Amino acid sequence: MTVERIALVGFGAIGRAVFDLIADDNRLEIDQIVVPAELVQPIKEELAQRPNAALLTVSDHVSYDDRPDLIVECAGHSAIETHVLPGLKAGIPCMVVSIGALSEPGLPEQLEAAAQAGNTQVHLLSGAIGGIDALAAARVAGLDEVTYVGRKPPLGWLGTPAEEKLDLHNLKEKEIFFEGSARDAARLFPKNANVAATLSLAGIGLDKTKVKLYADPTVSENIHYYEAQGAFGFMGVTLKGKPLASNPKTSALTVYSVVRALKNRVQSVAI
Ligand SMILES: NC(=O)C1=CN([C@@H]2O[C@H](COP(=O)(O)OP(=O)(O)OC[C@H]3O[C@@H](n4cnc5c(N)ncnc54)[C@H](O)[C@@H]3O)[C@@H](O)[C@H]2O)C=CC1
Ligand SMILES: O=C([O-])CC(=O)C(=O)O
Repeated sequence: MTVERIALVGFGAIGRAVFDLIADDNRLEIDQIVVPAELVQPIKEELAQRPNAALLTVSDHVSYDDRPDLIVECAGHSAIETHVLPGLKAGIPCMVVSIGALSEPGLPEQLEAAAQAGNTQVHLLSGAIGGIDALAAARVAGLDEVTYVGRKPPLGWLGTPAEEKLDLHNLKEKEIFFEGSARDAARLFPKNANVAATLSLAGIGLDKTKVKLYADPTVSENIHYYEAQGAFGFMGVTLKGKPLASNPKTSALTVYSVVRALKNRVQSVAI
């Protein structure tokens, strides 16, 4: 049996849900949880209550003495620089969920260079969106156009510049607050830029991917729609993702995409 020893970076909405969902799979062993220094003690205390967490280390850095087989990032931009780049250079494969961070100029190239230096691979997870396999395959033959429309309940946009354009607490109908390139969407809405950045990386890049963002009081899901056209034909994908109760900005599918990727590393059949 293949056992993967995992360092999980980030223990927020996604990290906790992944931890719980793989707890009973003895092929997937989370040995290390990496969190910001100020959270080390509270998370140690929280985990001390759990029966399956006795051998786990909680720290603000990945331990290479107790070398993991895999680093899984579900934390944010800073974690890519602090934990993923060094992990890759040390030859440890990494999975990344904070794809929006890759809209920072130079970061995708740094990840590629670090993976090359360590002779390993960084796996950018599909997260809240689907059809990335088809989009990336379609790119092989050439894509002419990719357009993404993101629609969330108004409160899913709290804490973003949408607040300056719309009265999010009293919205009566669907309102658009952004139209532009995926690059500008990622700059203005960094915490909601994961889907736009994923589509751009799989498709025709941040500058050519067109984005529209809406707040919609009539919906309860995070609704992602995109269409792509090219030599392969046409595709249109709608994904209505239920948000996580612990973070309404995050669709639950993101958690399942991490679990799927982890299980694919240890199952005899990967799908
Ligand atoms: N690819 C996709 O489709 C999606 C990606 N995401 C991204 O996934 C990431 C996690 O999302 P959530 O769990 O919902 O957020 P969250 O805010 O609930 O949890 C993030 C956790 O990471 C921790 N953290 C931050 N910086 C860290 C560092 N340098 N080292 C270790 N831990 C650190 C924070 O303390 C926090 O507990 C975010 O970057 C988010 O933008 C979220 C939704 C969809
Ligand atoms: O639906 C989600 O989980 C996240 C999202 O919109 C994004 O970051 O693009």
